Amino acid sequence: MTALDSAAPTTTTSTLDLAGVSRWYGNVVAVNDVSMTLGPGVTGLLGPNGAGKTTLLHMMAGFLAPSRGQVTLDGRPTWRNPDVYRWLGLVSEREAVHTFLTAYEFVLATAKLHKLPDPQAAARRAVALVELEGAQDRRIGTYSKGMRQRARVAAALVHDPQVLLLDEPFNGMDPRQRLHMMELLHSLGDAGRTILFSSHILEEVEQVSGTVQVMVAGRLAASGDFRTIRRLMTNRPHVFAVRSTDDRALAVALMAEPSVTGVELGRDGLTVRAGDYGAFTRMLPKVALARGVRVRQLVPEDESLESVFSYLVEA
Ligand SMILES: Nc1ncnc2c1ncn2[C@@H]1O[C@H](COP(=O)(O)OP(=O)(O)OP(=O)(O)O)[C@@H](O)[C@H]1O
Repeated sequence: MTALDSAAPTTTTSTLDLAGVSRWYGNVVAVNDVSMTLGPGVTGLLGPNGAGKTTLLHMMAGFLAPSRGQVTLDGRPTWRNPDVYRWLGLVSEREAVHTFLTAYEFVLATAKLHKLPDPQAAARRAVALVELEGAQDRRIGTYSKGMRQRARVAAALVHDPQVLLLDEPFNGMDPRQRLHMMELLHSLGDAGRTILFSSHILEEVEQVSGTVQVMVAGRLAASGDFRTIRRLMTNRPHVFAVRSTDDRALAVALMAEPSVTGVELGRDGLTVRAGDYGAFTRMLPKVALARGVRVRQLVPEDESLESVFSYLVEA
């Protein structure tokens, strides 16, 4: 039996289960009645800043008590259960690393904390997994942000956990580092591990995982296949601010268009609601031209991530 085998759980794959989990800080409800089940493979936890992603990850990892509900890993509660740390790794968003240590020393220290039977071998293996061997004997203080992040991932993986949770792992990474981290998460997921990473960037989640859990204002707003969620997001109504040489005439013309669901005439121009983004932007110049009106400005008003997310909550 190798050092890593002895740290491995009895099951080959792990399931993390949340049942009606809430967490509040005083009057602030950070997580509100969230239920989900996470199995092997990579899942993205998507949501705008302040949605409650970090709070949720910390409860999953057993670092924070739910105010209500329960988080279980293969049927065992994660809160107040030190055994869980053998099967789970967390890479948190803001975490100081000892910059005077080398990556190898840092990962080795974690291996020793886990009381692994052969900490040196486990540390070497984890460092290799994140491809930091070439720099493993350099102080972390000399690393780029992406390399530091990889050193932290190596430390979280040193005991070969079945579950890996990562809070905004792509923050501050350049495109090459991003790609490398994505490949690493993919390969861990393909190997049957349960991987959950949080992000507030839609495209990031799209590139890494097919399964997504969307959080908005503490609640689970949508969950499932990425394509379904993408469709929900693109089919939502769009709001445009339009200015033209004759807003009143344009308003009348637009009202007759089937893709337009509403037009408001204001002092600063028109506010137009349309169901299909592409169809509306293609149709507008044609309709204007037919009336001899020139469009001076066309600005989508609701393209912020927050508005996309709030649409999902209302859906
Ligand atoms: N220790 C705390 N005390 C009081 N309020 C907190 C605490 N931690 C988080 N909150 C609040 O709970 C809500 C959710 O925060 P959380 O950090 O979990 O969200 P997030 O989705 O991870 O956002 P971010 O990516 O910005 O960290 C926020 O309103 C936040 O201000």
